[in-house]
Amino acid sequence: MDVKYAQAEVNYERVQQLVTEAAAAKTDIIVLPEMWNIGYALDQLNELADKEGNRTKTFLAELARKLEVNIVGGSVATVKNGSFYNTSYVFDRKGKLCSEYDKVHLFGLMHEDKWITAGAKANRFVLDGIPATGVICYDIRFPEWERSLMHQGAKVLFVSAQWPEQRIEQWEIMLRARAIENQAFVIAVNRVGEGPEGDHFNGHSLAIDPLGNILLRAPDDKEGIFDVNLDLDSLEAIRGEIPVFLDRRVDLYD
Ligand SMILES: NC(=O)CCC(=O)C(=O)O
Repeated sequence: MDVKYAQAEVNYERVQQLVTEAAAAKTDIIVLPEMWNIGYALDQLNELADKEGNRTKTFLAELARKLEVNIVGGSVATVKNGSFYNTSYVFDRKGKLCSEYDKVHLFGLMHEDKWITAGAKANRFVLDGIPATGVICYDIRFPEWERSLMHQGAKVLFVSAQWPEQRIEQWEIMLRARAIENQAFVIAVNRVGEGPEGDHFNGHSLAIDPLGNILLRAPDDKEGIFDVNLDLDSLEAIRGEIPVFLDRRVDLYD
């Protein structure tokens, strides 16, 4: 998605179109990018942040229920009890809220730490019987966080991002590493378009299998819907062959 800076109305409208189109193709799970409601319009959070996340929750719940599709709702700028957050909501096909996650690691280079309050809670959910977890952008630089979210059996790691082109090689390398080390599918959705300080976002969304193979690499700089099928049955064999979760030495490290 090309997130339009500080233009909430345009962005909600665009998400409605994209989700409706994706759901028409009998998709099981739709994943959105980071901060899709206003982009990084951090100095306008007072006016633009979604109050208690109410608009987004109502909007995504209604779409999920009406279209009977699971939605990993990327993230939006919210204001909750007077503090700003970068918040992700996940809804199942019935429109039930399955998780609410506030980004835990704030990205100083994009001034997030000056405006946003860091979350302090895990993000685990189950969609169509599949245990999964989700993180937001900069969170992927902290493999210990993904490990702690995943070691209870999650099969899919969802990542939503506004990751600039200049570090896109690191994006791909780290996501492949997170897939291999956690023996899990990684579905990572990055926005396209321009940010406030000359940042260029080139998309490059990825679907990666538990061996680190790229199942899908979205073409750069192209807004759109990119779909992939996951063979979740392959996961047990991979985890059985090299049982990294069982072989962990938690007596030596956290
Ligand atoms: N929105 C973000 O968290 C960006 C993270 C990023 O660009 C990085 O290099 O890390």
